[in-house]
Amino acid sequence: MDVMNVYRYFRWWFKKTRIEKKPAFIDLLCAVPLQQIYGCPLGGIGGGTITRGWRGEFCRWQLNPGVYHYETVIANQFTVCLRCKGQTVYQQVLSMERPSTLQGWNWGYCGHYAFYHALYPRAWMVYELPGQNVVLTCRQVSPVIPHDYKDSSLPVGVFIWEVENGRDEDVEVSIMFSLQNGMGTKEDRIGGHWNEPFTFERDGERVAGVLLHHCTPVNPFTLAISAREKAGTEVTHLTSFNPTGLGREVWQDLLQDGRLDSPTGKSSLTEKGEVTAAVVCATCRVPAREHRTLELALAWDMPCVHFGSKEKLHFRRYTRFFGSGGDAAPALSHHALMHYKEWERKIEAWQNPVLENSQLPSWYKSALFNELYFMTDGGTIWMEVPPDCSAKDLQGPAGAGLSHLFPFLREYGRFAYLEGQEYRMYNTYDVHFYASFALVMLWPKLQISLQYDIAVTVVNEDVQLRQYLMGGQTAQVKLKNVVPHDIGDPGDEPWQRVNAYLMHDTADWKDLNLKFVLQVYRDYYLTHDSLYLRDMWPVCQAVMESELKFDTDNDGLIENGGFADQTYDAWVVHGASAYCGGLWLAAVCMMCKMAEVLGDAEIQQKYTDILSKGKEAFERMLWNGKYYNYDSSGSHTSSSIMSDQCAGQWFLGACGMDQGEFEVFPKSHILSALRTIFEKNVLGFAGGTMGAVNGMRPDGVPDTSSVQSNEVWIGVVYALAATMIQEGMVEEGFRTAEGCYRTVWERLGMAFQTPEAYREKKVYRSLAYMRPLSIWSMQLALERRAGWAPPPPQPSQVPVNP
Ligand SMILES: C[C@H](CCC(=O)O)[C@H]1CC[C@H]2[C@@H]3[C@H](O)C[C@@H]4C[C@H](O[C@@H]5O[C@H](CO)[C@@H](O)[C@H](O)[C@H]5O)CC[C@]4(C)[C@H]3CC[C@]12C
Repeated sequence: MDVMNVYRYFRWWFKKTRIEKKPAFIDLLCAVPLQQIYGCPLGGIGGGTITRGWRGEFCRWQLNPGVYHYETVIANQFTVCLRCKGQTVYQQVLSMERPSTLQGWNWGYCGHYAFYHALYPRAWMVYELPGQNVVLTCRQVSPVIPHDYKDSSLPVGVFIWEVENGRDEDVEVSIMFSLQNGMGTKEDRIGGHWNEPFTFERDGERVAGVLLHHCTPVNPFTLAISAREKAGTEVTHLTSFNPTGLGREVWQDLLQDGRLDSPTGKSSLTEKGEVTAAVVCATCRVPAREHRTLELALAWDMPCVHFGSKEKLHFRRYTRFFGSGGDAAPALSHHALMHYKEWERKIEAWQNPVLENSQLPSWYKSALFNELYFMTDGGTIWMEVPPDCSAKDLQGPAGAGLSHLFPFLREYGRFAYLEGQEYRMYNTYDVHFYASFALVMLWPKLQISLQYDIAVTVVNEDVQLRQYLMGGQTAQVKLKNVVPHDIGDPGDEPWQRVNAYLMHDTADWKDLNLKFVLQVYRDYYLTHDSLYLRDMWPVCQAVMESELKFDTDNDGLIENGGFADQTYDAWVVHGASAYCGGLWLAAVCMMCKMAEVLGDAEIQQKYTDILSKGKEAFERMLWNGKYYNYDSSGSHTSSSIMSDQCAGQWFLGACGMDQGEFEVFPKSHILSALRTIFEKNVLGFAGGTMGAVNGMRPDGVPDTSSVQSNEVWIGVVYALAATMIQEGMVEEGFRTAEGCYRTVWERLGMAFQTPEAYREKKVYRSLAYMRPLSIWSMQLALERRAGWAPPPPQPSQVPVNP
């Protein structure tokens, strides 16, 4: 370990956090403590998220874009009241907690009588009310619907309470939903917050509830709790109560008649130091041996947001449908309560083919859908292009010349998600490469929008100089014609200032440019969007030109630079390498294919020549008869077996470009490499129960030459499993991926916070990380095997070069 690197990081950290008093994009001194409590988050894409725990608590908040608060707000509860023959017989907070506040409430529900299931974007909580012969099931639904670009953006969640009355007498059931005004941060006490009751009626359907206006100087918002009024369901409320007191007034009010007082009028503004909360209650009669449903919702409206720099005001995607005036919470609540059935129908139509496939193991079904939580809970933002923004503004000072950028972004908005909740950089591109399968398969327009944003940054530059923390050299923030590492830090001004990552100068990274080219063709292959392909073509050529500089010996194969110059940013590579060399050849092959599709004969010839030279060099320098060596440096770890050595083949296979004229790597070599990885990195590591270690020595000992060679990266393992499935090693693929799922979701208790990495013992790194979304590439591989994947585009679909 180079002490200067460590020193530079700490010096930078001190200046940033202690002098400038800003958050560090990666805070190595304040890692988020592991809490094994999380369940399915609430909310659609890009409007903020509120995560509930599997015990029902409201415990992870991301309303300010990209900024997380890990705070269980104790006042946020569901409470049940049962009444028979005009008497309250049971009233209980549905929580196992016994907090020091709200002690006038009946806490301490026995967990033995509660069950939790999650299949993102839905979750079920079952409460068998002890001694009552009544079962409550709360189904939580968020609008996360593939190929939907409207409702999927809404900041809402719905709670559908199914009440089963097993008694021989009627029972009156009330579900009370209490919520604090705020996120449980110190801002809840700044004063000036207030609540008011509301009703909202449209098309003869009415919802009623309370609005909680949270009036912070930056990014103010309104929360809304509500329930649907319908025949036989009464909705009552309390506008405000003190969640830090005993809470007796709320408890007694409900206890009396199973309803709340429903005062009219607004609450007063909170004083400094004071916190306020509100309650809504839905009540219905459930006849003996029958069941009824109560429908409640939570919405939050933070339409316009500033990032940390406060330079620009951004409008969330949903403002396009619900306005940006800050008064949308009633309409959002109504929309959610009126549309959740339709959302569920769509969610079922999407999920059922997987769930009903008896050949797929249960763990895979859970992994596939539940890992998708990161699509919303990855600090995700989905913004409108501002109305006053011109086509020219969007292309950046250099003028990207992307003809469809403006109409596309206008139509679909701009999307970004963090590398991880602890690694606060948007759209970290070397990692998104893996996760992008989820985006392109489920919301392809968002993947294309993201790619347009990257393309703009490629042609633009940031000439400011800065010192990089690893290595210490000073260089420009962003060079022209290279893909950036990320599109910025939520603590600064994303899109405007890219490359928040200042560990290495990523202009010298070998994988970023290639990952752009690979995604462009993969996206075109899956979406058939020829306008996109045409727009991206010059950008692909530009980044490949930059990349060609890394072929220093002109053998058709790029060389790594002797530092950690790719996604494994602490694992040094010298000379030709299996990972970057493989990505390079795959990208060159895709350049040939794109040139063919676009009728660009000259470029096609250029890359065909490079490919034939490069293939030969790759085999000669790296193939050792069983697998591709880590690199060609001849160092003592050159012969390490890298689990990700077939990453190029992974992408080629996903695009149907792995055979015939497109065979880049000999089939027999790929199969042999995958078998070796399975034998050594999977079965030879932790008894085959933890996925694949990144680097294994041929003698069966993990490569400890770097911190990252000795780690398992969950997202890489899912990608490896997909590659195995593509190559017909289906059982091995599932066995490989299963190790990661069981380790993370079952053994380590890291549900809904899958980390980037873990080691065999004790160590994990970067909770709630982007890369594991790559599990969707397993699904693509399976769909292709089953013949469900979309057919490849026909060349005639693309207009030939004029
Ligand atoms: C300062 C230490 C010693 C350096 C030396 O030996 O000279 C560094 C050794 C290990 C580093 C940390 C480790 O690499 C993990 C983190 C990586 C992170 O960067 C992101 O991580 C992804 C890989 O997991 C990568 O694909 C993505 O592009 C990156 O944004 C940066 C922080 C690390 C904690 C890193 C910090 C420096 C070391 C401690």
